Formats: sequence, C-alpha cells, structure tokens
Amino acid sequence: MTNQQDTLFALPGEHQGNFQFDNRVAGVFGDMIRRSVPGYSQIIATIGDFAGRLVSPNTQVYDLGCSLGAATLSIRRQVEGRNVCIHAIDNSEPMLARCRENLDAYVSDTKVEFHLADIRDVAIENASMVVLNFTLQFLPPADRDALVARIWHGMVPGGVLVLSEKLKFNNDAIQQLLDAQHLDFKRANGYSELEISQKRSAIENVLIPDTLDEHKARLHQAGFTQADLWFQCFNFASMVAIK
Ligand SMILES: C[S@@+](CC[C@H](N)C(=O)[O-])C[C@H]1O[C@@H](n2cnc3c(N)ncnc32)[C@H](O)[C@@H]1O
Ligand SMILES: O=C(O)C(=O)C[C@]1(C(=O)O)C=C[C@@H](O)C=C1
Repeated sequence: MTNQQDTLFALPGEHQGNFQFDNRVAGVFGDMIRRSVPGYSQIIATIGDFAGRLVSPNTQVYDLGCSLGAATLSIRRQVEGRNVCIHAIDNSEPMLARCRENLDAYVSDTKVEFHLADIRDVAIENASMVVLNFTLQFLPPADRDALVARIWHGMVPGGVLVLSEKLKFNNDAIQQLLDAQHLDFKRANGYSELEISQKRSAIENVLIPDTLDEHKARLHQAGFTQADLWFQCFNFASMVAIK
C-alpha cells in the first residue's frame, strides 16, 4: 500500500486552510492515519475478523469513506467464496484511485466495485456489513442521523455496522486528559509540535466529533438495538452494531 512519510504540516505555514482529502493527503494517508489514530491497525484487523464472522453469502458489503482501501482489503481476505460484492466508496478522486491500485495488487475471487461518490447519495441494499471507519465525523452533523438510519434500512438481519470515530467528552477534565494522551501518542510517532498544531488548526472545522452517548443514541434511534463499544484508546473509539 502507498506509504510515503507524512511531512505535510512540517514547515511553518504549510497546508493552511481547512484539511482536505486531496492528492497530497492521499499520497501520505497510510502513514498519517497510523501515526495519528491509536489502535488503527488493530481496528483494521478486527474489521476483517467481524467480516469473517458476520458477512453472509450472496450479500453486499459497504466501506463508506474507504480512503486507500485498508478496511476493504481486510474484509476481502475473510470473505472469499461467499459470492459477496464489496462497495468501496469515497468522494476523493485521489483516494479512490489509490484504493483501486491497492486492491488490484492482490488476486481475489471477491468482487469489489469502486464508487467515486458522496456516501449520502449511495443506495445501501442487501448489506450484511457496513463500515464507517473514521468517516461519519467528517459529515455535517445534521446529515449523520439520516445516513445511519438509511444504513439500518439497507441491512439484512444479523448484519453488522462498524462505526469508528474520534470522540468528544462532556467532562472537561476527561477531555483534556485523553486529548493530552493523544498528543503524546503523536509525539511518540515523530510528529513535531509545529506539525501537531498546524494539523489541529486544519482539521478543527472539518472533523466534528460527537460524544459516545450521542453515537449510541443515534444507533438506537436508527433501529440498532444491539450496539456497543468494542475498542477505545484515549479519544478514539470503535463501536459495533448488529441488526
Ligand atoms: C479518515 S478517512 C477514512 C479512513 C478509512 N476508512 C480507513 O479505514 O483507512 C475519511 C474518508 O472519508 C472520505 N469522505 C469524507 N466525506 C465523505 C463523503 N461525504 N462521501 C464520501 N466520502 C467521504 C474522505 O475522502 C476520506 O477518504
Ligand atoms: O485528530 C487527529 O489529529 C487526527 O489526525 C485524526 C484523523 C482522523 O481521525 O481521521 C484526522 C485526519 C486524518 O484523516 C487522520 C486522522
């Protein structure tokens, strides 16, 4: 998988303005997300494990906001021979082009369809797995309930939704503690103070986190009565919901 080192925010004044999933970000995204999101590799591996257990034959899988295709690749390895179609969807052209290259690099009998599209416009049908791995947080908050409800409607009974997100906390002391631990994680992964602060400014109006309670309420409201947290490290979490 494309894995150039992320130095996008290393020089003063670099990459000013709002963060975008453009060609520069797509070129370093594998490195960026691993060094920025604690537990990312574990989450990708576990998405594959959920797929192995819960994806049923002759159904569809949706990777919404697929970026470079890490989740799609992890799922595809676990569902060979089930006559499943995986839909890898992203509205960033440079991300989707690299996603296609990464998936095409390995042989598989499982069909993958690539869609350059907004996840709010894509029909979800006969789905036994839907993945929102750090994508919902980039949608305008007003659009989130409708998407999760549409996902529930498009899923088969027993299907699984994996929802991973950066979290916000209502308690200030907890917010500050977990935020500080996340920043130390980035420092330990080689990001400088300048890189950390410039990236923070770039994403603050773009990545709008919800609290865990808000996520759980949204999942329940959409119809997912079986939903819980399966992973959390500092202010990053992943939830699993079964229809
Ligand atoms: C943090 S990345 C997701 C990481 C990826 N799921 C993974 O597991 O490696 C968010 C992705 O969502 C895409 N995205 C954001 N809003 C979108 C939308 N409305 N429709 C489609 N894709 C979107 C971005 O282009 C970006 O590639
Ligand atoms: O909070 C941060 O600093 C992050 O970098 C998080 C995050 C994410 O959660 O998606 C934000 C943007 C990039 O896509 C990679 C990681």
